[in-house]
Amino acid sequence: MTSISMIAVFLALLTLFTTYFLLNPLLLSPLSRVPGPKSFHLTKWRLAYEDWKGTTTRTINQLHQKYGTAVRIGPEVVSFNSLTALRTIYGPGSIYGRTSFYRMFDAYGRQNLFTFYSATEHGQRKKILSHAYSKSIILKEPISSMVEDKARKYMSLIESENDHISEIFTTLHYYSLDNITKFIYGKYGSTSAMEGSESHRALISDVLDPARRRLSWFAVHLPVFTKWLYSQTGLVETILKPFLPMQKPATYTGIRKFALQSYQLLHSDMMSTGGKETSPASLNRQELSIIERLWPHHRSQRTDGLDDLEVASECADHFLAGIDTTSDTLMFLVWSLSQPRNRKFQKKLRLEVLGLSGESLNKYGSPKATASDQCTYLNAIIKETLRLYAPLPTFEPRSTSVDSSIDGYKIPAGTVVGMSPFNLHRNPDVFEDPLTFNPERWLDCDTTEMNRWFWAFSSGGRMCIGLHLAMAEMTTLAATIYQKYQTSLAPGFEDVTPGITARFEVFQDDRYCKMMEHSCFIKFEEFEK
Ligand code: HEM
Repeated sequence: MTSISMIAVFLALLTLFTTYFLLNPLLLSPLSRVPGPKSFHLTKWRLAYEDWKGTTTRTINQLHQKYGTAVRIGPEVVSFNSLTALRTIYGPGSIYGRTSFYRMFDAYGRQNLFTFYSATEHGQRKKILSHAYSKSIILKEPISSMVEDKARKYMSLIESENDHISEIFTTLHYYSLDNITKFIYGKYGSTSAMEGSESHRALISDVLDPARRRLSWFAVHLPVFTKWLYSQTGLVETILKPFLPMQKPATYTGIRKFALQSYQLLHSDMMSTGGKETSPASLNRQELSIIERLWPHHRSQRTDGLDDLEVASECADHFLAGIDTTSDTLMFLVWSLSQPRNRKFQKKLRLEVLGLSGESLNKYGSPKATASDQCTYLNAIIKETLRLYAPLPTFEPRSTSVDSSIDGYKIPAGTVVGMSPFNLHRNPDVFEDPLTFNPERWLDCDTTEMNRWFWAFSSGGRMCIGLHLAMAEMTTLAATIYQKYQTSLAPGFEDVTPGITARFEVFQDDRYCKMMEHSCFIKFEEFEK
């Protein structure tokens, strides 16, 4: 090749490189109109770096403060923070589906409600499940009694603790674990962690390892490599062992194994009874767990039905979704009320619970789930806890296969768009003094605007299906606790905020300097009778 043709090739390559990596993201892409720091516009690894440091959500929050309601946080990623964008992206009839990010929640190689992109597949699956999660079912027998029974067991657990000091991050995980397994699996997989089962208690160690965040980072940013890393066996596995982001068994392995065993128990039971056990004639439908309700949709019962692993995957995902979310929220609720400056809220809650009439109490004298649901002050406390400490506070990514427009910006097909409860819930124009825990803001005469911005359970067709179950677990336990106990921060924990894991990040109360991940020590003192 002559030197002239070499220069020509070099110039052509340089032009291509400049156009693709610089001109396109910075000037040519329709997204170049969306404000944001240039380093984020240029490469997806800039945002990946924030993920690696565990600072993404706070960084995006700062970018919104600087650039406004739309910020470009990647060459093909835009974060929004407005009600109009909320309606467009997540509202009824939205054309945006969940991105491939959610595929890491597939279980046993099968998709489920949480991981479907297409609205049709998602809608079909949701139709099967919605009724079982409706408020009218959750607040009726047998679910209402199940939740009350678990709240009573939680009280026994507290009573058995030395000096009534409990590390509530863990004990509340036992509470949510025992509730969700009974609800999803019934007789095929109910746990008894609160009663001391060591093997059931061990299930939560799956989610405690901080290395779980590193593994999420690898799974999202290097999915093929991560799959390869974890599929190796023999000598290669031994060589790779020290380099794994999280040592085996990796996150959710124990939970998914338990979930699969529960499915296998159901399957062999159904096969031995010819699949008839769930027919309405032989059983009261109200008594059925989610897995039993799914059985009539199994392939053995109808030709277009779900296969074994699809049923197992659906249940395993709900199982996972029902553990951290409820327990993390309850932990922040008790921790917030236990702070000296918030004692006044605790006192008012106690007055509300003590004011419940005799019919509102169950045979053990504790608040019924239906009565707890009606406690206005308690509901305000839960809402404020979810506002400040949403257990899923991060960006919820969506995309569509056609060109679209959001808040006046042209959004090319395939662009990832999204919003986060963390940002929505900290808007100072909507929430006065946003970082302060003040449940009474929800009791003001006009809460319409705040309610529009409240987004802990997401919205539209993909809104949390477990909302009513979570609310029943939270209202019943909080009412039961504060009917009997006053809570305070345990000695040594006065200046510490607990921290929870969500994806790659740890979330805590940012006003504190000291944080303990997955730990929260609370003293429970019985009120004088
Ligand atoms: C305080 C408790 C809870 C909160 C704050 C919460 C929040 C959320 C949020 C924000 C989403 C949407 C996430 C996204 O699109 O990225 C979601 C979806 C979901 N949640 Fe919850 N959740 C809670 C409890 C539960 C419980 C107890 C279950 C039990 C089964 C559950 C099951 C699900 C499922 C299956 C979905 C997917 C729904 C769909 O795509 O239609 N959640 N949840």
